Amino acid sequence: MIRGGPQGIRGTRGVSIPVHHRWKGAQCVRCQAVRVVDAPMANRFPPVPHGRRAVWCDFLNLISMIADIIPVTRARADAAIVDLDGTMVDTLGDFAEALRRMLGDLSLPGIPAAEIERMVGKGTEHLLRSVLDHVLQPMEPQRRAAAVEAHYPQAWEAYGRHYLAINGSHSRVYEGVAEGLQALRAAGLRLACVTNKPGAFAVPLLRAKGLDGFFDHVFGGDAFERKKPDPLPLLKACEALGTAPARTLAIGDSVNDARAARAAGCPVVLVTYGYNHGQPARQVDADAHVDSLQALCAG
Ligand SMILES: O=C(O)COP(=O)(O)O
Ligand SMILES: [Mg+2]
Repeated sequence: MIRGGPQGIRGTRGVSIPVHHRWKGAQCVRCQAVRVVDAPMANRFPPVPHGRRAVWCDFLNLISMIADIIPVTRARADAAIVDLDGTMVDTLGDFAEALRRMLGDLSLPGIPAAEIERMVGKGTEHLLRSVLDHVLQPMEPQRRAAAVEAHYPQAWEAYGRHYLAINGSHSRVYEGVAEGLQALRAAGLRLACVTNKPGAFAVPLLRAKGLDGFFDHVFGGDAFERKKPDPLPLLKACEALGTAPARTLAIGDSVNDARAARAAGCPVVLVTYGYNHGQPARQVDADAHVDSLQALCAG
């Protein structure tokens, strides 16, 4: 179990995820957890003889006051939406190899993996434009922007071909992922994978890594009109899962996941080990940060 707060989102069995509630009256605007402050505590107890009643009331008032300070109600999560690159699979090696081959085809210079890492997370179009912009650096900005667009169609075609050829062979599943997903499923949560990676890359990758069986739905970055950080993919995933966003936990590695989750109204947990455009994930606003998906398991 993750520690970090007295309150949390609790699955039907054994999964407890800390959430820092934002109370509006007695209800959390993020996850709809309810504070017990207004609970008619006295009604829960059998009638007591007159005379002893005052003692009971004092006692119950005290409990009620404590409950006000420490919200004790745990909301329930019905489902989780899990990001792919940087959250479940370390795919930096695949990106680097496909880009190395693509840049070779275009007779352009290479790019270090550390630079690529900063560019991952906003989908293939963004990645390719960022890489082309980087390798064409010697050009002055206006000519460079035009050169990026001129190279883009050939880059897209070559990259897609190479990525599919090497998909999964330079990547690995992060430690604790299978255990974390297993625990979420065992707790009765439905799971969807929502990634900015194209569906044609995401589906075979999940299969190759033995993760496909955990998911009821997989949505690639080309599944909807807009990608994360837009909330649309998360809202569509909630629709497919049949769950309310406030009861659907988003799990990701970057600011794109966190912003999409906030805008969709999903509670969000970020892993600390993925790709976040060169910035520590702990600096990103989220309900919790974990070092492993296994930390989502009850202890
Ligand atoms: O930009 C990508 O291709 C990676 O996307 P993801 O982190 O949403 O899986
Ligand atoms: Mg990611």
